[in-house]
Amino acid sequence: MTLLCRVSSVALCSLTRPHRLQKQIFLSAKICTAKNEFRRNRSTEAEYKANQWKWGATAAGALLGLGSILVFDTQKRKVTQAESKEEAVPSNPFPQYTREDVKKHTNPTDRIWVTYSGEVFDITDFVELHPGGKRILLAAGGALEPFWALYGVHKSEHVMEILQEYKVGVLIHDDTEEPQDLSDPYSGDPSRHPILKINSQKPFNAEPPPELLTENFITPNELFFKRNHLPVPNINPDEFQLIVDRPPGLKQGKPLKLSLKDLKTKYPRHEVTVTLQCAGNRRSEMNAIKQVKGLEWGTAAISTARWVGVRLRDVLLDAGYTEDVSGTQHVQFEGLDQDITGTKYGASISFKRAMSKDHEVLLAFEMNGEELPKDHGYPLRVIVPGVVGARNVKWLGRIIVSEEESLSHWQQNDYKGFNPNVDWDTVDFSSSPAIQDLPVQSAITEPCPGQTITPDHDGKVTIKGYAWSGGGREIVRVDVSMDGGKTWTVADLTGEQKEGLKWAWKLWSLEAVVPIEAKEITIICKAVDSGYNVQPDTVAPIWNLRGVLNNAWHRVRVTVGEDH
Ligand code: HEM
Repeated sequence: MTLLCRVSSVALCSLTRPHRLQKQIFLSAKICTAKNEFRRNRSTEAEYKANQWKWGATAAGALLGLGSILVFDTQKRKVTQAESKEEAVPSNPFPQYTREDVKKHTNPTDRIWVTYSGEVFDITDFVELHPGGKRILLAAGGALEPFWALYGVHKSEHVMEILQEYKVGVLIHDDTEEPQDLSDPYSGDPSRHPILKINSQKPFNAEPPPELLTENFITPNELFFKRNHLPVPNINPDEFQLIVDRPPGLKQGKPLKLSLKDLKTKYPRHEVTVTLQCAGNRRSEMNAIKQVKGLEWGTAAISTARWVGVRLRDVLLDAGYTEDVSGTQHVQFEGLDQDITGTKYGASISFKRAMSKDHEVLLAFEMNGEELPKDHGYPLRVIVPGVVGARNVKWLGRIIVSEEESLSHWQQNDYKGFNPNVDWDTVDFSSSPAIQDLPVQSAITEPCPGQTITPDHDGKVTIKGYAWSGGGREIVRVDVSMDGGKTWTVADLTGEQKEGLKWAWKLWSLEAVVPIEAKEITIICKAVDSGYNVQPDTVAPIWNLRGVLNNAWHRVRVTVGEDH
């Protein structure tokens, strides 16, 4: 009966959008047919016979639906969506689940569950019917939202109607209300999407599948790489205060204290689209040369978002600092995340950068149109465009202007580059500057290493990737080689048009010719930025003991399908 209802309701909805009618009936019929096919394969002969009447009813329902459209259409009778929704309201409330409960359902044996807008759906029986194919399984055990942000085709009523058929529960309002294990400082960490590849659970560090990065210029929040150094702090937004130290002698040394409301109302709002990259992005390629210390990042410790907040310079001016940037001063950021000894995360940038209008350093409270997610610094973080992720301090609690850089371990000892021959016995951390601007970078996201590629009838395949450079330098070219670096073709770039310095990546793609009769090929990409900086061709000469700053040419070895 549910199928019958769906066919009818899809048909009824089509009344308001006659141009979609054909498509919806086709899809509905396709889904019904495929669903029956699917059931037939799984059921016994007896079940099949017992179910036959249902499929008959479905077919009748489809005809009925079509009939009603024609009748209704000629009579111009208005059927509101509200009416059809009313019929679907369940009499019993649905059971409640946590996100962790949902995560347990990722395969047909345990059933495949997903969430959307606070509701839980068992989509096991829909997987085979999905017009977009097996890709639907990327969402298994997690939220649909980030994928539907990438594939806009789902923003339609008929998709919602299909989804509602599979509803099995609702999400418990806020997972953080669950009791926390006081012996585990990470027990208050938020729930994360199961699609992320976890490089460490505590602290949480994870990256999305690289191929999802190039599906959209903006990375959905759930898929944005997560780089935490400590447990995620639980901050009450009503009690939150940003402490900004004042210049010596001003207001008896009393700091400027700003609530979230102050920050949102006292200063002009500013929006900036920024790509953030972890210094350890592509570290695993350094490990292949010689073991380094650090998390095994692949190529996806990089993502892009639209950040909204206020300019750091406006806050510093309000605290009493002036435009005079001639001294060698630094602006230190202290996070509210801390270890068991009470040591807080910290980092710093130059005062000159902080005060520069062109550099657009932001105190951000929104990410891609939503308030900052917990993993990304809720309620306030720093965004330093063009600069290594580590200086973009999350859960910002305090700002200090000082003669010296932040004394934190992450400024003084971590995130520094060294000569390839420096090892843990000889390293002198004070001999290298802290990384700020990152070098030019690019990577291939499609195809994946080891994949078998199948060229089309022109002998071509689509190659995709990203390219970005630090310091506001724009990517001006990406070269792709299909023969291990002997010949190169320029890829097509897409990005955002913006005046001034460039903070966001360019996505690139190329319909590339696969060398004739090749069985295995190495695809390579390399980018050029507006300073004509290029990437080094191999990893070995830039290897360093912490495995940071790997921007060598990116190579992907693939097998060519037999038909070629
Ligand atoms: C239960 C969840 C889902 C439902 C009910 C659903 C439903 C649909 C429907 C009805 C269409 C056809 C839309 C049209 O042409 O008007 C579609 C297309 C598509 N879906 Fe989904 N979808 C779901 C989840 C996903 C997920 C998680 C992904 C990706 C990770 C995805 C990727 C796609 C793609 C790429 C297409 C376009 C296929 C094409 O045009 O060739 N879908 N989906």
